[in-house]
Order: sequence, then C-alpha cells, then structure tokens
Amino acid sequence: MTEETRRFGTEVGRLLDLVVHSLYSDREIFLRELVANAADATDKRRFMALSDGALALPDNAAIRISADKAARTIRIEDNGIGMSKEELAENLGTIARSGTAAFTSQLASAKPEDRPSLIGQFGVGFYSAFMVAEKVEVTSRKAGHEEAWEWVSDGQGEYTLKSAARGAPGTTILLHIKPDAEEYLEPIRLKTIIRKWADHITWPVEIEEDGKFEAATEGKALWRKNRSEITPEEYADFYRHVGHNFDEPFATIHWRAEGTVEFNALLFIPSQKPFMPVEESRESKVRLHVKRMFITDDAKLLPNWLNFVVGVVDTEDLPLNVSREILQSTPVLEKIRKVLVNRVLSELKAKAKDAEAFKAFLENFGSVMKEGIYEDTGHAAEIAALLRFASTKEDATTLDDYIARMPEGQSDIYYLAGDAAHLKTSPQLEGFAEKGYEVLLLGDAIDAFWPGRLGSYKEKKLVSVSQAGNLFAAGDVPEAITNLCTKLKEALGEDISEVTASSRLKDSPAMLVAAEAGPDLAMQRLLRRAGRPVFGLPPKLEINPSHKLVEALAAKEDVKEAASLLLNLAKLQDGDLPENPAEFVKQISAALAENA
Ligand SMILES: Nc1ncnc2c1ncn2[C@@H]1O[C@H](COP(=O)(O)OP(=O)(O)OP(=O)(O)O)[C@@H](O)[C@H]1O
Repeated sequence: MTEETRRFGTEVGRLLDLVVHSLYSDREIFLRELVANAADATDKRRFMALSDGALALPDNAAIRISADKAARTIRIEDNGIGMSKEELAENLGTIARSGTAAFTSQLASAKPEDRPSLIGQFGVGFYSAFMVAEKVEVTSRKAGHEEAWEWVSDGQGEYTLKSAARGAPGTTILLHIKPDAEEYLEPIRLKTIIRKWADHITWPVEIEEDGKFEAATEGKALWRKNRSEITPEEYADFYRHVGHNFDEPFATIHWRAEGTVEFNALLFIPSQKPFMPVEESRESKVRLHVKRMFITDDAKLLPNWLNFVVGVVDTEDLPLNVSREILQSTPVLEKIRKVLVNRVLSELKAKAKDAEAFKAFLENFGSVMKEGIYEDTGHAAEIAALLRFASTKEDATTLDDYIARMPEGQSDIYYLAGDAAHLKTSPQLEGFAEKGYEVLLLGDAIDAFWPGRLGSYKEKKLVSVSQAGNLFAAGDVPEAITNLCTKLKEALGEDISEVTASSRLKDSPAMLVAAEAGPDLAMQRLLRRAGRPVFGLPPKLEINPSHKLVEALAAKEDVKEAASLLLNLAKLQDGDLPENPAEFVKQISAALAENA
C-alpha cells in the first residue's frame, strides 16, 4: 500500500511545539476537544442526512471511548460525517482558521508561565491530542464514500496518509499514550473528565468498562436544567465551550420562554472582547437546537449588533428535520428573534445600573451596539439610551443625563464626530463653552454615521457642531467684513458654498462648517478617504471678524492668494491636508517672508 508523507503547515509546527512544550497541567482538556469534534461531526452528518437520506446516521449513533492499558492506547470513535483524504490533510495538516493562527502568535508571545492557562482555557482543538499522545492515528471514512484513509503522526513535523479500511462512515482516533500520561488509561478518570467538560453534549458519550460501553454523560442538556441545579462553574465551562472564549461571562441569561413561542435559551455576554473577533462573518453564531439536537449556528438568531452574544436556543416548536428552506421562512424563528433581542436588551438595561462594570462592557462592545442604531431603527432609541459618551463636560454621559443638564435656551443635542485624539481641541467647539452648551465628543469611526440616522433622541434633534452655524451668526458686521466675505467667495469659487462672518470663533481666523442638510464634516472626510463621492453642498467658510489676520485682509484690495491660504488653514485645523500641500507651503513661506 502506498503511503504518502507530508509536512505540516508551518503554523501547525509552531502550534504543536508550543502545545507540547508549555502545557503541564490541564492536559485533560484533550478529551474535551476530541469529543467536541466528534459531536460536531455527528451533528453535521445528521443535518446533511436531511437532504440526502443515504447519509443517515445509525440508530445507535454515539461517541465511544475505550482505553487499552496493555497497549497504552485510547480510542475515540464517532459516527460523524468523516473526512476524505484531502480533508484529513487540510483539517489536520494545516491551520485553516485565521483565529487559530492568530492565537498561535499570541501564545508564542505570552510569557511561558501564562501559556498553560491560555491553552487550557482556549483549547487548541485536535492538536491537544499531542499533549498526552506520542503518536496519533486517525482513520476516517467520509459519509457517502466507500474508501477510508488513515492519517498518522508523532507531531514532529510530518504526517503520513494511506488508504485504510473502515466498515462504516465516521472517524476513529487512536492515541498512543505517553508514559507520563498513563493516568488517562483509567476509565474512571476518563469518565470524570467527560462529566466535567462534556456533559452538555447531546449525543450519547459512552466509555468502555469491563468490556461494556456505559453512558458517561447524564444526557441532559445544561440549558434544559433548572437554574438552581446549575453551578456557576458549570455555566462558565459551558460558556467557554460555546463561545470559544476564556473569560468569565459578563452576563448569563438563562430562561424558558413561554407564550407565542416556546424555547429554552442560555445566552452569555462576554466580559472581554473575544480573542477571536467574530471571525469572517459579522453574523450571530447563537446555536439553534430543536428538541436538544443541534441544527445550525447560522440561523442569525440575534441581529449583527448583538453578534458578541453567544449561547444556545432550543425549541420544540420546529420539526427535527427542519430544512434550510424552512429555517429561512418559518415565522417561529422570527418570533424567537424578537423575544431574544428584547431579553438581551432588558438584561443590558439592568446591568447598566452598575456604571463601573457597564463601562467595561461598552468599551468592548459599544461600537458594535452603535451599528444597531444604524441598522435596526426599531431598537435604535433603546440602544442609544444604553450608550455613554465623552463630552466637553463629562468623561462619560448618557443621552438622558446630557438632556437633564441642558441649560435654558438649548434645544438640540450637539455632537462633534472625528478623530478621538483631536476632538477636545477642535476649533469647531469654539463658542459652545461660552454659551454653556455641552458637546458630545464622538471618536469612534462609526460615530460619523449613526447620529444622522438616529436624527433625534427624546424629541431633541442631534446636531453636528459642524452644522450649527446658525447658532453663531454674527450680528452687525462692518461693511469691510461683508465686502471681504464677498471677495473671498469670488476667489474660492465652487469649493465653498458661502463665506460668512461668525461670532463663534475666538482663536482661529476661519473655520469650515458643513451645510445644514447633508453629511457633516466628519462624514464627508470618511467618504473622501474611502474614495466615495461626497454628496450635498460644498462646505461654508466662517471667518472670525475680530481676528487680526481677518482685519488685515479686510483692508486689502486683492485677497486671491490670501483666500486660498485661509481655506487651507481651515482644512488643516480639521485634520485635512490642503489640496496642494507644496503650494500651501510656498504661500505660507511667502507670507512669513513678508513679515520677516
Ligand atoms: N472526529 C472528526 N470528524 C470529522 N471531522 C473532524 C473530526 N475531528 C476534527 N475534524 C475536522 O478537523 C478540523 C480541525 O479540528 P480542530 O479541533 O483542530 O479545530 P476546530 O474543531 O475547527 O476548532 P476548535 O477546536 O477551536 O473548535 C475540524 O474543523 C473538522 O473539520
């Protein structure tokens, strides 16, 4: 029989090296990882069999574990979907998941003493087998195929692949246990580990004892138990399992919904940003189960702006053989989604009462939530009410508190969106302090988008300070200034829609403001940087009649050169480059030379 020898992808080599050499405690998680893979593979086969009867699972489908003390092996067998030759090479010989690759580099840069807990809590999937095994043999037959393949490796950089025999589809993993890991050859030890880590697995997990396979799990899904029967550790373990996270949950939401739709739900809000961002997709991965059986994790049970919530929803209101088509159209899912969003929002409202803890939550997930204001008009106001913002008066304020502080005469909510580092010193803020008007300082990239979409909050309009020129129209302006405005407008042409004198400017000679309708300046900047057309009127130029430079210009006949200088200065102040930086430097140098 021909045997092929292949080398692991470089990332795998690194990961294996780190796993094997930095983990001394918590090795038992290898069993959790391998059993979880077996359960996932069985779930996949069950789901595929819905559209292809030939793939149907045997009635006694289970995950079976047996240890052979004499041979020093542990065998883990499943009736799952199996792997073809190329899948064995792809799944076990390379790291396809970007998250795992990123995890590997994080692991490499972590202090050696921190690595065990990182590995122990995160899990490294299949490769954890090499923590306890000096050689791993995987025999797999893909459901629907006749041939089977055997993958063998000692984890030292290479693996072999050869044709093999397996009576039925599924995967067998044979671990040749290292001398220092013999404790795992005891069935009782294996059972304890399964109970601890894998009790929620919905497929039977059986362990061979005295020649007979015995159920190792209670077989009662955690989310179907009463809250009083579950310990905080059990919740946390389950959270780490479903969420691939390694922190403690910030919130655990476990309830049974009864009414128009019935289901059990166990949802978690992480307390840290997941190490793996929501990988390739932004969509919710909350798992849908029907009568305990896993159906899919892409039913989009929660909207994208709650994509950080992980967990399980299990309903009796759908048939076990629910197909993808039914999932897309059934009103049951729509009803479930509604209940879930409202439940998560009310949990967040309750959590918001502890300002300190909630601050950390918002630092992690506040920007994702803001996307909800943009995408989900039905919940926009509720989301906005939960958020906190920096302002010219407070480090963090809610919109309600902002409104409560509004002085007499202020009717709108003012905000300035832009680069967080420059907000506090922006000339756009000039004039607001004098009026006693607080301004929200919005430094997230998404902040350029959502205020315009929200429009108003509790009947107060959200107004960008870059569009609040009306507040500061200068009263009586000397004729020379009015003439200067006209001359500047002539010189600047279509770049500027209007030049006006403003009372808001204190230290700056001029400033750009956006037209009242259309995108504000922060939004225009984003559009420009993204190479997108900027719609709406060009900006206005406000000049400061009491600034020395403006006074001097008002006395001049020809302001052509000065006009473009003034415009470029205003652009610079907003963090934009002048259109032609070299030309601008020439102008400035010439102006300085005149006064030198
Ligand atoms: N028993 C199995 N049956 C079928 N496919 C398997 C089995 N075990 C592993 N695989 C395949 O190998 C891939 C890699 O497994 P591995 O455990 O390393 O990562 P994962 O399960 O994708 O991620 P994680 O362990 O972080 O959840 C799996 O995604 C799956 O496609």
